[in-house]
Amino acid sequence: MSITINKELASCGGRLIKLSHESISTHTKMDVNIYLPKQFYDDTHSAPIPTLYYLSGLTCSPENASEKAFWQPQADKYGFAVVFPDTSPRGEGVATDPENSWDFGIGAGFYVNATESPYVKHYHMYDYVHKELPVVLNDHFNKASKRVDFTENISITGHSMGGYGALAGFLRNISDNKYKSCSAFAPIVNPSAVLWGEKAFSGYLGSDKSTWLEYDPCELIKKTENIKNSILLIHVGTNDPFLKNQLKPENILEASKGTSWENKIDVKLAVGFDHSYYFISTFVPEHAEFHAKALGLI
Ligand SMILES: N[C@@H](CCC(=O)N[C@@H](CS)C(=O)NCC(=O)O)C(=O)O
Repeated sequence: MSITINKELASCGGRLIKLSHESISTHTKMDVNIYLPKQFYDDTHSAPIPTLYYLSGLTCSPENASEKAFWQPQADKYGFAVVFPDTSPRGEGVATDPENSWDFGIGAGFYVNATESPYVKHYHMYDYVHKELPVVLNDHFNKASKRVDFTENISITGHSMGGYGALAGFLRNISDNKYKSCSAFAPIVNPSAVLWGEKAFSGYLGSDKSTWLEYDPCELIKKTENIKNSILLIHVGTNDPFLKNQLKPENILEASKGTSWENKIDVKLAVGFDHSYYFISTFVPEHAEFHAKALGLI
């Protein structure tokens, strides 16, 4: 599938590439932003550049985090690329929330493969993010001698709905060692048990709740062996308006009890912080260092 480069912007020491491509998972054109760090443009740097995938939250496009999370200086510091996928399919013929609310449908794909009509037609964000996109990027960017590793030495993070998407994607793929590390900012850790997740999962997956559990980090923790003794790094702000009703970080700690994840989930409550990019950007350096270690950069 061919990629169209829509814009290339100088940013910090590297470049932010805004591109789009036709997706076989969503049957739509998908927008993606990629930050290629300064090492990509340095002729003396020959090692493959690992990739961090950043999954955004409700209402976001690839733009929000590219503009406001401040990953770029961290990517330059350690030498990793950052991929910012979209949060849902968009465009003509893509079904959205019948109530036109911002927590379901366009901008709220919940990183699942929908099975229910009319969403089944386009909403295959799980396959898109974890299977199709890395290969599309690999095919496009690795024709030249400079190598960005989009498929093997990779890690994943995200915010809110995207934090849940990162945790679910990491846990579901742990036996293949797909992602070297996973972190999350204000994730919805237990989507089956909160209103955002109930609405999304019933719309995309239907009323059989056993299918919801296949994507729920609190359930996946119970049935997934922590084979590499991984740590999950999570930050949540104490002034996050969604903390008590939608995020519930305590649920993942409770779920981990008696499993190989017990004491391996590092939930840090950030006193006074909210849900915004002021919160995210404050803790991006800590998450960047965490992933850089796992990616073998430090
Ligand atoms: N639009 C919602 C808020 C949704 C929200 O906070 N979305 C988060 C992700 S869950 C976000 O990143 N929004 C975009 C932004 O802050 O740039 C509202 O008005 O209450």
